[in-house]
Amino acid sequence: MSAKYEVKVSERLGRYIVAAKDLKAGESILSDNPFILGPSNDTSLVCYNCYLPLMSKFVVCKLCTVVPICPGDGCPQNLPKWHTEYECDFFRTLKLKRAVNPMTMVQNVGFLLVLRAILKKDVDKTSWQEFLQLETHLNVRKGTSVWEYCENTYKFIQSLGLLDNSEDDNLVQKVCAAIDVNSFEVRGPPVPAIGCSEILRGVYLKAALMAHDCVANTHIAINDGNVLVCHASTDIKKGETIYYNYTDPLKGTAIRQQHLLVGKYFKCTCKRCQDVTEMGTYMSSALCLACKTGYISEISNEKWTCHSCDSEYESSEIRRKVQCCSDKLAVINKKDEKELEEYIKNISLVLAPNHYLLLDAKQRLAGILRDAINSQPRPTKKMMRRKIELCKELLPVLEKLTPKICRIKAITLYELHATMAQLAKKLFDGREINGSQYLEELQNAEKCLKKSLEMLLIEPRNSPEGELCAKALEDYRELKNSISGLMLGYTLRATPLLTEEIKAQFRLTKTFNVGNMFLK
Ligand SMILES: C[S@@+](CC[C@H](N)C(=O)[O-])C[C@H]1O[C@@H](n2cnc3c(N)ncnc32)[C@H](O)[C@@H]1O
Repeated sequence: MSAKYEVKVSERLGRYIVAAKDLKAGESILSDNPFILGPSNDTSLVCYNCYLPLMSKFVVCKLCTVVPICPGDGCPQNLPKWHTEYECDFFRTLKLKRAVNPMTMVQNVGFLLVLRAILKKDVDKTSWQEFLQLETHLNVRKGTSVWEYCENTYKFIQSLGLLDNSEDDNLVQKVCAAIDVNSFEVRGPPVPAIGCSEILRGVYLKAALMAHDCVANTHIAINDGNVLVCHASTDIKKGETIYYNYTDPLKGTAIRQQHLLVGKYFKCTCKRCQDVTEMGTYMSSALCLACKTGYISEISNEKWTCHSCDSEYESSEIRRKVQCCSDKLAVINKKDEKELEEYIKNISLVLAPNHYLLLDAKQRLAGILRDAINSQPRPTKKMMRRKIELCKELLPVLEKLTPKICRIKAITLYELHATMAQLAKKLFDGREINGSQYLEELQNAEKCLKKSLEMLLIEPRNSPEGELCAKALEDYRELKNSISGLMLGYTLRATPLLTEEIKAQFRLTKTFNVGNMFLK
């Protein structure tokens, strides 16, 4: 297979990758194993071997008698193991030489990633050198609070005797910075029966070279084996830069830029950041009090202007209003349907309909309604209609901000289809719609599910999204069979479609000409 990308260098981006040939939406670009993977600074105690959270109990590794690992039957077999032989040897020697107390490791789980990176310097010299070449912005970090924080990491690493005198003074600072600037968020393994998992950080040496754009042209997934796979989310022409979005596309420009400035040390100047309307979504805009129909956006540090009637407003006044809406969202009970509805009603009088705070509240509300619809024996039509409405409001925004393939869009379309089909059945069973209306509704649901599947099919099978894809394929089979049944005058199709047949259909029609999880 010829190379899909090549590495370039520019003054603005540093190293970055471009397409080495024309790439089609849905085509895989690269797959990457983690150079290092581990807990974030604020992760609670996890097993050093499999990264499952250690709720209250743990044992120490029998060989080195230092690192905390899963008690009972030990780590589940299917999970990748991270407490390697060389690490175990290192700790065993350390224990003999310095009598290290296992509690030291328990208390310093946040330093594990740095420790594991430094341990690589003697066992995987090539990757270690590649890691050291990653952008660090060390000069900008010097003297800041993050530098101070990393001094503690330095003291800890030094106390373990991992650094010899010939070592660069700033090595630990460099490692911490390379991790901060280049790591991806990785979902840790879910706790059996509970489902929750820790958020880990992983450095992927190939994927780290991707530059950022707030409207990316890639789709990234990390499977249960921690392998990162990157696909083109839109068609990419030979020579075009391959971009990944380092931030949340559903946040407004000010928040995204702040995140990039503080965490990645650059000011984003992409098309979306330069457009006050944010690709026509008005995601950071408020309602104009003068004309009552237009939206106002921040055109300079001092002024907000209405796109419709040109009325002007003081920035400080509008920023205060937006902050007030944001503060309210922070304090309401986001698991309560009524509180969310009330919040949406109130801030809709102040903010543009697609403002990111409204979208946030609507996503949460859709999540509550999904859970209620799925758990109640007789969910109401009102609930279903509201969930459909919320999904339909979210989709056009996603279409503008994340063209073609996008995980949130796939999940939203899946949720939309499920409720459309459920509502149609309820109405048909209650004789509120006739057979042909029922058929039409199911066909509309099928269109949504098909679009969702076209995106879900690139998700790795061994990931939660891959599991959703398997479920969606099964739903698609059932839906197609119901539609055929209805078309044949409610007689069952003689040979119902099988899942394999459906998969084959998707392989043939997979054109991808349509477009961290939708429901919060
Ligand atoms: C994950 S690294 C990417 C690899 C890096 N360019 C290198 O040479 O190692 C992130 C860094 O790349 C640069 N970068 C990425 N996207 C950028 C963008 N859109 N504008 C400016 N700098 C960008 C910034 O220096 C940022 O901190």
